[in-house]
Amino acid sequence: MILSHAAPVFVLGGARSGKSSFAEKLVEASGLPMHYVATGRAYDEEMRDRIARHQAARQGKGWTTHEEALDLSGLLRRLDAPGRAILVDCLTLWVTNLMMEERDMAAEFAALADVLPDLKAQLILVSNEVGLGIVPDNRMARDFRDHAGRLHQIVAEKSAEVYFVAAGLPLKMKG
Ligand SMILES: Nc1nc2c(ncn2[C@@H]2O[C@H](COP(=O)(O)OP(=O)(O)OP(=O)(O)O)[C@@H](O)[C@H]2O)c(=O)[nH]1
Repeated sequence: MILSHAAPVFVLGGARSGKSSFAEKLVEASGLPMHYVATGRAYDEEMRDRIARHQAARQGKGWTTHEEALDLSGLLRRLDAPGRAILVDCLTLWVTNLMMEERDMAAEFAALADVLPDLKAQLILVSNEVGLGIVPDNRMARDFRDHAGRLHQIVAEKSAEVYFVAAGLPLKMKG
């Protein structure tokens, strides 16, 4: 699949589903200048290792990396330009960061929903589908799952194409 229009592409999948590499390949095949927006924070050794592996995989391919844990909408507005590809990896880590800071989730999601139709850049948003298992037994995990599910519906509605990736295989759900 070659990116052909500016409306967002949304890539959902489980942990280690191959969603990030599918999204990166989409962007790399586009031939556009590539911007990677990382929402992850290196809060422990394991995450530092994961981030280092992702950075090594992007090394030398022409990516520019931006790290933003909270103000995703603001960063997208600042980075936006026609003829540029922006990959956001991933929305669920952004949700985690917002919850940790006790932000108003509905307001943050509304701000993102507002910015998406305005963007001139080709945007690819990656997120983790966390809602398929049994109901988590703690309140915070249930809230997280519900916030992620609500955000995914908002983003899918604003996206031109939506993919679900499982076992490295992308299934087109919209577009
Ligand atoms: N801070 C920061 N985070 C990064 C960078 N590169 C990648 N990440 C984060 O690493 C996260 C992905 O890590 P993984 O857990 O290994 O990937 P995954 O999404 O579970 O695996 P797949 O489904 O196979 O893509 C992304 O959500 C990014 O936010 C970077 O340069 N800086």
